[in-house]
Amino acid sequence: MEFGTKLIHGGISEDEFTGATSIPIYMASTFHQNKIGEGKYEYSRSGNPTREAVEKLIADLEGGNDGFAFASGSAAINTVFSLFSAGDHFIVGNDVYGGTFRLINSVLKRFGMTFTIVDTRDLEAVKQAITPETKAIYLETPTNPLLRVTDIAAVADIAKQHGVLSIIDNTFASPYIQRPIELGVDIVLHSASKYLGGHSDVIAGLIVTKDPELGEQIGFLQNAIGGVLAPQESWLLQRGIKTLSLRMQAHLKNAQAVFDYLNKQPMVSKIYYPGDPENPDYEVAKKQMHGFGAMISFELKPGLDPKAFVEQLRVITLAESLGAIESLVEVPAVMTHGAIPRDIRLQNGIKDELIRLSVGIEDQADLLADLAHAFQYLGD
Ligand SMILES: Cc1ncc(COP(=O)(O)O)c(C=O)c1O
Ligand SMILES: N[C@@H](CCSC[C@H](N)C(=O)O)C(=O)O
Repeated sequence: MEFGTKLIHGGISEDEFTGATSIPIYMASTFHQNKIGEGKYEYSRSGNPTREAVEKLIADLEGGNDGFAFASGSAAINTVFSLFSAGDHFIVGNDVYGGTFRLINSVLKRFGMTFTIVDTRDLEAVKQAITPETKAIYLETPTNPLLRVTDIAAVADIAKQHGVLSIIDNTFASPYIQRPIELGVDIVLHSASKYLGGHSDVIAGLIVTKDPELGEQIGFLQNAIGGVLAPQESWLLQRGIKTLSLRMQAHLKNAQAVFDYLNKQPMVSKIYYPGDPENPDYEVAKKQMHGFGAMISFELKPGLDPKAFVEQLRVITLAESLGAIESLVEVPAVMTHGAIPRDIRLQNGIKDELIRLSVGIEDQADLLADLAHAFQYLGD
């Protein structure tokens, strides 16, 4: 089955009891057992048919065996780290979502885990950071918010050679653009609140594994910790996923047009976009991504106020989040990455003047006119 067909017919796409082509929202906390232990479901934290449908679908889309749905991307990340114990060491990419940094720094460190932060594009640095205690390499690609791209196959290879797990947050790409499991990665996760849901109406997280034993461990943790996705949200997520292909095609087209526009705009001093041929990560992006994504970050020339700029936009919505049908803009330093102490944020390249734009699927002309209007305001 091709990817676009899988979106619609993959996983469980039809209700086995009624034939309904939209999986019903099974609002049940528990299930009648004719005989003790008999029957497919027992209790909705342990398994729910609506959730199972979207779990099987994401496993299919990412080319894995097992999928797991959580109440948020953050709950999914926390569940992945719950595989490990005090004393374990991790290599983490130096440009990850601010909330992931917060989880690591303010929660997981308290449980005795240790972390080395590395620019994972530098494969030598990744190798050098491995210690006998290292259990996993964790990264985003493209990253939030600087859109850096790491060679996924190369990192998966290093992880295998050293007997550690590779874990990739695939939120910024979505499986339409890249499928890390096919490149040798052990665990893929998503904030499905973004491209997968796609409509800014659901908070959800997903994990996919290929190795059945690893899948069993995540399944155990999902039930034991209990941060599961509710039936209503599971349905919304599956409904959103069905149009991923169409949405991504529109996102990609608009993003290229916005990049071309920003590239010629004299008030912009720097653009971060994997599809920019001048970007140092361009070749790696071309190799492993089907399309360059629809996230663009940029800096304004010194003296121009990023807050004034984003507050002038009328079509593009000033809001945290990304990957939605509507274009979203934000200033990471004071919004999505505000949880990172300023010195560390600056050290990792996230300047106060950085603006992050999630290009939506509105008509291109309206997006470009909106940007032009905000630049004109700055120029006046
Ligand atoms: C790359 C990335 N991973 C994970 C998360 C966490 O996801 P959620 O908001 O669904 O908890 C976010 C944003 O919130 C994100 O941008
Ligand atoms: N205020 C929230 C931040 C949400 S950020 C959402 C998303 N990951 C993004 O990058 O836009 C918090 O403190 O968690």
